[in-house]
Amino acid sequence: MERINKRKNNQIREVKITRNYTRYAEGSVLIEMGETKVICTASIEDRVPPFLRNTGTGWINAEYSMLPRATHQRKIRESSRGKIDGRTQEIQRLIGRAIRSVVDLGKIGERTIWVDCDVIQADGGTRTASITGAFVAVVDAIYKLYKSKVIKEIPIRNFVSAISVGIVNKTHMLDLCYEEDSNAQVDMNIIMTDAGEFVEVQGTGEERPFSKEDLNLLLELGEIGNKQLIKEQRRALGEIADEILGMEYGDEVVIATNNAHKLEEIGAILKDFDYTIYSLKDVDLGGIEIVEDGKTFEHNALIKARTIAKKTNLIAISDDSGLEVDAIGKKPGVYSARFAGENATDEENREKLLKMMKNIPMSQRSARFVSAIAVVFPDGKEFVVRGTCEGFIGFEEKGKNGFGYDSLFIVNEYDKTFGEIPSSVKNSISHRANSLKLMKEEFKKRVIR
Ligand SMILES: O=c1nc[nH]c2c1ncn2[C@H]1C[C@H](O)[C@@H](COP(=O)(O)OP(=O)(O)OP(=O)(O)O)O1
Ligand SMILES: [Mg+2]
Repeated sequence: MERINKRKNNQIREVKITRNYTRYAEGSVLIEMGETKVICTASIEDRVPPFLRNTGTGWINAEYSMLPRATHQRKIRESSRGKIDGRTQEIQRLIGRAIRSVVDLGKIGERTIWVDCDVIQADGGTRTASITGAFVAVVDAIYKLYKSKVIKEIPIRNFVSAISVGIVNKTHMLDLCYEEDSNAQVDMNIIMTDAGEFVEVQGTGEERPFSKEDLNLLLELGEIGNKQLIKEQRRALGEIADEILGMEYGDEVVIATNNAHKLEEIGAILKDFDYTIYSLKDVDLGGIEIVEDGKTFEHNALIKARTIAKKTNLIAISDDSGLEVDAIGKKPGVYSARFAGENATDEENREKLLKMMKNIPMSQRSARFVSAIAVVFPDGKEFVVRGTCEGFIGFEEKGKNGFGYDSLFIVNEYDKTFGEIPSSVKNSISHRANSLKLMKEEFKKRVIR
């Protein structure tokens, strides 16, 4: 059976989050989920309930209410009736718990944040919309405290949002509108964080019991919905969201090297890396020159990646590498590319090295390749790792594979030069293979996806 407005079963309604909707509250948000519209405000009060006095800890309290004509038929105001009903009571406690679950109350001082959720139009999912909107209002209110230096850090651990799911006519569906909700056999509200964890699940088999399979399907729908809602919250909060959760970096990286051989090797080694990889040819650099004047491989790698990240606004990955030959004081080291002079060719560099090593016996020809890989993110965060590969310098060039000093470098494991072994083997044992492996491990820890 078709859903109202031809919505897919795993599709949420159009979401609109408008910040600064009213003027006086520290946080004020209008959230629209389809035809459901809720105004959520967050107000800061400089005192706490008695049970928290002199503890240094703050509190968050929520109230929820519906305007008389938010519904099809006019509903009498609770204030006119003189008391709030059980449903309202339950909903405002739910909202309070949800918001408190992601805020470090110990870090807001002895303050109460009053969350007010007022439904101006109800078409199902008003409590979940209230939570999603209230969170954004609370972020705004807390951020104001932070910006005015009243608190030292932003005490928000995670984002939180909520969505309804249910079974209607035997169909599992996401984000029920009023009509669907009133025909639902099973009805559930799912509150989750940006980390994909659950804060609360309220599920009721109103017309029939439900199975574990049903539950799993509904949880999956809830996850889909909440992921999207948190995206919308992020979008609404812009840079404030980045400051709280860290920046989202997208799925594109640029390899910051002018060396086609390196690019090829890096591409091959990173073929299991789950990002779109660009080279410097794919991005517009407008003729910049990078001066590699660092004293270490790490420093030079950072210089290259920083420049390219800044220029492209993409994640930049660079390699600075070279050869350390023990008999000549770890030369050429960071000067490997310009060993025989500023614009030296690979051939000239090899020639110079062979000459210098002419009278050095086999036992003293140990050497290693070093590769430092730097990763710089568009927001300036960065890290650098190092990989090495041990071997020794031959008395003559051997093999045509590879580039640079490959035909002179006899790798211990194979007793052959990198010029003699296939690139697939080099790419599994080389300094670059080792550094990029470390890079991938470190990279995973840094990005939110
Ligand atoms: O696997 C390798 N096999 C042979 N030689 C190698 C290797 N890895 C680095 N090398 C040599 C080539 C160059 O003489 C120097 C790198 O200098 P380095 O500045 O990092 O690279 P580069 O100027 O060629 O390109 P870019 O700076 O744009 O990445 O070490
Ligand atoms: Mg270079």
